[in-house]
Amino acid sequence: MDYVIEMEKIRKEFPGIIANDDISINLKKGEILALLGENGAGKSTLMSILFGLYKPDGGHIKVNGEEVTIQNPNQAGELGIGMVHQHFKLVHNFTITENIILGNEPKGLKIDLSEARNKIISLSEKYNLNVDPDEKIENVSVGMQQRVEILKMLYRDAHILIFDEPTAVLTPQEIIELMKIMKNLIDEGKSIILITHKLKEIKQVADRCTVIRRGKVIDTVDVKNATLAEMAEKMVGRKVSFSVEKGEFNPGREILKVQNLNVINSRKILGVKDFSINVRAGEIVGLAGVDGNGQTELIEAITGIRKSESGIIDLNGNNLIDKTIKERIDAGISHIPEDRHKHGLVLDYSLEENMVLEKVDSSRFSTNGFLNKDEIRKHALKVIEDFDVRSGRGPLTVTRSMSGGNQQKAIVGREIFQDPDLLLAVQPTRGLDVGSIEYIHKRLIEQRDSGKAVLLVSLELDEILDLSDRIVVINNGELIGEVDAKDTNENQIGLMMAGVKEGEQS
Ligand SMILES: Nc1ncnc2c1ncn2[C@@H]1O[C@H](COP(=O)(O)OP(=O)(O)OP(=O)(O)O)[C@@H](O)[C@H]1O
Repeated sequence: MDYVIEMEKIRKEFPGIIANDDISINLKKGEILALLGENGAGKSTLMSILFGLYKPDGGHIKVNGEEVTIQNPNQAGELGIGMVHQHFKLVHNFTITENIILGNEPKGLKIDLSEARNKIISLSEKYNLNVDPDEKIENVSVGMQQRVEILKMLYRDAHILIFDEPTAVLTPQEIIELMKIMKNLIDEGKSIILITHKLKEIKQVADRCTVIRRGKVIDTVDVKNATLAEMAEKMVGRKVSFSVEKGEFNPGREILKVQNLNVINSRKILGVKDFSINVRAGEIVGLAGVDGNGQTELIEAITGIRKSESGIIDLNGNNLIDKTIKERIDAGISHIPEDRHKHGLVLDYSLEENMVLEKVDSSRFSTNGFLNKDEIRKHALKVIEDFDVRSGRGPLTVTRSMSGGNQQKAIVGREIFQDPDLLLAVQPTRGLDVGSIEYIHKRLIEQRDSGKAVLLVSLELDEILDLSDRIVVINNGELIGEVDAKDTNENQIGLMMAGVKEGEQS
């Protein structure tokens, strides 16, 4: 068999956890192998070993049949292995060409920029990437930045490409494009390992799928013969429900009332324009929109992370527009942020410190300026248990070392445990496995049923349609329309997201 990669009995331990417990996987030439596993299953660790970022504690790696030791990413590169990480590693004020050649300059020689530029143009054409080599990274979309990362691998002649949850940051349109790009790469003789939680994507592009649970390989299946439900079940070890069950909603009083809000964005123009929205107790309002249409600025304005130019942000009858972030939290706002590293966690703090981040001065967690360590520990353990947050050292784990999905579950748990009146849930299930998504969805519905106001922002249309009672659509910073969730469908919302108002749809 023509294997380009064979990883045999790979073992990697971290304090308190065996991340890879004798894992064996192999990649055939010209195939897409999906790696599926719940949050913290050990997928990123395994790929970090293949890419030379971690040294395994045991096992062997063969590339094209030859046993190798991969000490660092440079060596991985020399063996033809490239990786697109979850968080891109690009310099924002450099051009695309400069970013691609960065770190690949020939030793002692001056780099020929125009030659590099030509090579980038021809690669971009060959793989249909549509990249402008002279544009600066700061001016291009997230989807385009990912293409630059792909080009970086191709420029270095990589033939084994690792994609770590590549679609988590993409819009639905960009996802369709990426799937096409992956097929092109395979047609040109590349081989791909794809880490993803999205079963539909696996079904769409992958040939085989290796399922990992708690550091061990459970099975490898031929994707064309496997159903989504079977793959999900192998992954979490139980049946998973794909549909969200929720009863009738009983909206109560108005909790959040935003009126005529204007907010300037980072490009110094109005990103939110004369925007009004309300959320009542006992309902989930879904805010739908193509990424970058003002939803980030709106949420930042409500939480106080970003200043508002004018308008009213009323919570329980009090205008919060001039209040600090902390005052807004104390007034009853919880926020599951879009960017968990920037606004969600202090990565060098322990999990327990992060679980009381916003409430550390409350009488429960401190007395006369001294921390109530027992209470903090008890609280952290409760969140960990309730939200099944998995990590090596429990409450003492440094959050930087946790898997992305487990970081996310910890934030969602912390915010729900704050018992807010208004829960702002922004991309609450980004990077989560299907089992965790099912759980978080149930908890959000529980919040609504217990009389909380929930504002859900998501790029996943399915999630908006499944969870929301009302759906509000934002386009170019403006309110395009509002519909009852039970009277609408993907098509109608899709058109509104593209800027077509309800009455203009025929
Ligand atoms: N540098 C590290 N130090 C300590 N523990 C680590 C480190 N890297 C990973 N771990 C632990 O190893 C386990 C596997 O993590 P890994 O990131 O490989 O999971 P994953 O399958 O990629 O999860 P996700 O889908 O959530 O990204 C987790 O429990 C994580 O906390």
